[in-house]
Amino acid sequence: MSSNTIDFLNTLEGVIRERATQPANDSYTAKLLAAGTRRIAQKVGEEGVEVALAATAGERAELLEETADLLYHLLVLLADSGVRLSDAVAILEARHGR
Ligand SMILES: N=c1c2ncn([C@@H]3O[C@H](COP(=O)(O)OP(=O)(O)OP(=O)(O)O)[C@@H](O)[C@H]3O)c2ncn1[C@@H]1O[C@H](COP(=O)(O)O)[C@@H](O)[C@H]1O
Repeated sequence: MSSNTIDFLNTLEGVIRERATQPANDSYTAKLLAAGTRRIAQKVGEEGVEVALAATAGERAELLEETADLLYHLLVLLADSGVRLSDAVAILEARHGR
């Protein structure tokens, strides 16, 4: 993963966390956060299934779109749960170093 990729995920995480504290009326993210953990978790599950289906069907463009949706919704779920992406990445780093 390039540092640009990590930087952008950090930026997106920051925007999502902002929507939790300063909700804007026209914001999908703010509406989803307001809907609560069950709804957000459901979206993550749906997007995960869509990623799996697109990969199985060999639909590359669809796989990329669904992966983007999954990453976004996962970041919303982490923000809702008060968990930082960097903490999950730290687990991957520790595994990598084993
Ligand atoms: N990256 C995203 C992003 N990816 C996907 N989505 C939304 O996620 C939804 C995808 O879910 P579905 O395909 O199931 O479509 P849907 O039927 O509209 O969704 P539901 O009604 O079922 O929740 C769409 O409405 C997309 O607009 C996103 N919404 C926001 N962002 C980013 O989040 C940040 C905050 O944006 P606001 O949400 O506008 O505040 C910005 O950086 C945005 O670019």
